[in-house]
Amino acid sequence: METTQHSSLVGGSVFWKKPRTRVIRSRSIILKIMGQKLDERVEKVKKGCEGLEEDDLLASVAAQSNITRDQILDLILSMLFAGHETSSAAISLAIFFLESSPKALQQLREEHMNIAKMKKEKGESGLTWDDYKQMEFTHCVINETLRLDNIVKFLHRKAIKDVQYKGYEIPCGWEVVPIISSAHLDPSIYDDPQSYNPWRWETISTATSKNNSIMSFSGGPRLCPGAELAKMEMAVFLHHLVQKFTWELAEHDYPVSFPFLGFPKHLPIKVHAIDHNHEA
Ligand code: HEM
Repeated sequence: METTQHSSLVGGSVFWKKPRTRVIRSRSIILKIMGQKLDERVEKVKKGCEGLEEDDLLASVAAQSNITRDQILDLILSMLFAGHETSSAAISLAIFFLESSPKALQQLREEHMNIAKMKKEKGESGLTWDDYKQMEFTHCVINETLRLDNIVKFLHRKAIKDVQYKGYEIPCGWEVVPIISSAHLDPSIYDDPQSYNPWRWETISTATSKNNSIMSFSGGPRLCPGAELAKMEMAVFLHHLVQKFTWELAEHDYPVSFPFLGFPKHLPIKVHAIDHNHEA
């Protein structure tokens, strides 16, 4: 069993020195399983077996002759963990927080109804980049959702030289683990940080991830490359959800981090279609 040799908590960051062998071992086990699946798929395609499963991400990357097997596996792994769990968890959180704030939901619904109405009047269908940029309150909702909770709880960094920080010495080679919520829930940065208040973002530029007050997507050279995609996925999902449906929690549920985010009951909701024909 691996043991933490030293650790200390300073201003929302943990510093420690710990070998990462278990993580690396787990990664290679996952890559091995995915590699087998990839080989099975390539074999099936060669034999000419066709079916629904052939028309998926694995098939489309496998068909790219300009990337190696290792690159394919790395891409699929990134998409699965970095690009799927993250956005779907963020959407669940948005649903959860909005359900508890009828005022925010109402304002969000009005924003999307207006966009849909304007598009209908112009005879347009499908969302465009301009529509997305108009979703000002939606961006406030997205930021507030990711401020209050997030699937990514902490980041991993390694000191590449001895560093002095607030009277502490972080020796070269030690790992630094900034805990994101310690900044997001800091009352010296956010008024009443525990409350869900999307309107707080109306005064802060929310449209890009370059906003320094939020760390949900990390920052600097390691800023999440999927940040803008994730926000757009959330906005498009919310656009369709709030315009067409109302919902309520089917069972009491809440987000839990242990250490990654999840809902113990998987956030079951009852969804009702809005009857636009009978609206005034
Ligand atoms: C709400 C959704 C998302 C959140 C909160 C999120 C957050 C993050 C965070 C905090 C990091 C760590 C960066 C660091 O180490 O400093 C990261 C990395 C990364 N994210 Fe995201 N992410 C999201 C969605 C996505 C999506 C949709 C994709 C791709 C389709 C993606 C791809 C990646 C990749 C490839 C990395 C690794 C970047 C690197 O190694 O430098 N993420 N993300």
